[in-house]
Amino acid sequence: MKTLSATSKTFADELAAFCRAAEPSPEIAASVAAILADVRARGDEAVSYYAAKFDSAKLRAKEFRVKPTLIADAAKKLPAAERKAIEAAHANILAYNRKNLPANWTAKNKHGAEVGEKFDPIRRVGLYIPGGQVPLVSTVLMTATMAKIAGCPQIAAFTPSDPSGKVSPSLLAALHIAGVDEVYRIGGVQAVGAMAYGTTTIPAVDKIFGPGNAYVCEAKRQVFGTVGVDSLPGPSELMVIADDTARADFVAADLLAQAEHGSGREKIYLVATSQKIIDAISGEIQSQLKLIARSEKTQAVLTGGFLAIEAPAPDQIADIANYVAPEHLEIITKPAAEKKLLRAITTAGAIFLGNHTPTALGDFTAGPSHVLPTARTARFSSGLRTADFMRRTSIVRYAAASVKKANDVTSRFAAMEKLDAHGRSVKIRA
Ligand SMILES: NC(=O)c1ccc[n+]([C@@H]2O[C@H](COP(=O)([O-])OP(=O)(O)OC[C@H]3O[C@@H](n4cnc5c(N)ncnc54)[C@H](O)[C@@H]3O)[C@@H](O)[C@H]2O)c1
Ligand SMILES: N[C@H](CO)Cc1c[nH]c[nH+]1
Ligand SMILES: [Zn+2]
Repeated sequence: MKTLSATSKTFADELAAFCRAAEPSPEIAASVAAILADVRARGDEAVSYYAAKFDSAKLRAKEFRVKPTLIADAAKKLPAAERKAIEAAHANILAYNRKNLPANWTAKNKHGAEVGEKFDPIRRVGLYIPGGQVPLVSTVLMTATMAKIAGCPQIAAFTPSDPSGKVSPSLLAALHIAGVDEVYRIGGVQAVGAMAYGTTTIPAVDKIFGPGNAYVCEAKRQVFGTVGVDSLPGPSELMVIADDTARADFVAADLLAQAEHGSGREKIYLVATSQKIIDAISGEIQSQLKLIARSEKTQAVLTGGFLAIEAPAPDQIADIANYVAPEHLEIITKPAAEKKLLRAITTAGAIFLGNHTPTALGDFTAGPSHVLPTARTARFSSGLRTADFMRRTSIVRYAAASVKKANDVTSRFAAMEKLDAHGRSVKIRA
C-alpha cells in the first residue's frame, strides 16, 4: 500500500502517476491491435487460435455457439437457492431500469412546427460477460435485463470457456432467465473482434456492451467506430471516503471485495480524514485477508494497486474524488460532510452512502447496473442503462404556415454561409 498526504507538495503528481497506471499500457494496446487485425483477417480460424492460446480451449468454429438446449437445461437444473437469488436480483434490476426507459416526445417550436424524438432498440447487440478468473453471473443480469427492456431483437452473449469448453452452468441459467439464447463460449479480445467484424459463424453486432479485463476493455476502445461500445468498464475500482464514523472492519471488507476480482489491475483508494483511521483500516485489511479465498491475487492488488490518502478537508476530498473519478465511491462520514461531498463530487460511476451500503450490494442486487466506467473515464461517461440499448432519432414536420415563419432566419443563414441553394429550398415553400 502507498500512503500520501493530500497536503504534500508532490501530492498532485503522485496521484496522477498512480491513476495513470490504471490506463492500458502501450504493450497491451499493441497486442490487442494485433489480435483484432488477425480476427478481422482470418475470422473463425483466428478466434479458435486465440481461444486455445489464452483460454487453453480447443474449439472448432461449429462449437463456438452454445446449444440453446444446453442453456435451457442449465436453467432446469439450477439449484433452487441459486434460482431464487438470480430471480430476486433480476426483479430489482428490472424495476430500476424500467424507470429509465426513454419515451418518445413531440412539441411545437417557435414556428409552430412539430419537433420531437423517437427511440428505437438497437437491432443487434453483443454482451461481454467476463469469465477469465471467475464467471460473473451477475453481469448477465446487469446487461441483458436492459437490452430486453429496450426491446433489442437480437442479443448475443460472449463469455470465455474453461479449457474443456465448458461455461459455468449458473451463468448459462442466468442467461436463460434473462431471455438470451444466443451464447458463444468465446472471450477476450477475440470475442470483441468477432462481435465487431463478424466471422463465418458469428454475425457482427451493432454495439458491444459489458465489462472486462484490461485487454477486453482496450479491444472495445479500438473497435469503436466499426461498432458502437457502451463505455470502457475495465478492472474494478473502489474509493472509500472515511471519517471517524466509518467502521474500520466494514471499510476493510469493501476494499478487499473489489481487490478480489483477480485480473491484477484492480485499484482501491482509501481517503481518510486522519492517519489514525488509515492505520485502523489497514490493520483490519491484514486480519481479514486471512479469511478470504484466492487471497494471493487480492494481495497483489493490495501491494501495487492500493493508495491511501490522508485528507482532512471536504473540499480537498471532493477534488481528489473528482480527479480519480472512481468506478465505485463509498462515502462513510458524518451527515453534514456526506451532504457536502455528495453535492461536490460529480464524476463517480456509482455512489454508495453510509456504513450499511457495501459496494457488493450494487455488484449483485441493488438495481442500477454494475457496468460502470473505470480508469478515469467516469469524467465523461456513466454507468450502463436502458437508453444505451436504444437509438434516438430527431423528427421534424413543418406545415405551409410554419415554413413561412422560418424563411427570414434560413435566408440569413444561407447568406452567411454562402449556400444559396439551401436558402432557396426554404424560400420556394414560403
Ligand atoms: N467496470 C465494470 O463495470 C466491471 C464489472 C464487472 C467486472 N469488471 C472487471 O472485469 C474483469 C474481468 O476480468 P477476467 O480476466 O476475469 O475476465 P475477462 O473475461 O474480462 O477476460 C478474460 C480473457 O482475457 C483474455 N486474456 C487474458 N490474458 C490475455 C493476454 N495476455 N493477452 C490477450 N488476451 C488475454 C483471455 O482471452 C481471457 O479469456 C475484472 O478486472 C473485473 O474487475 C469490471
Ligand atoms: N465489482 C464489479 C464491477 O466493477 C461487478 C461485480 C460482479 N460480480 C462481482 N462484482
Ligand atoms: Zn465486484
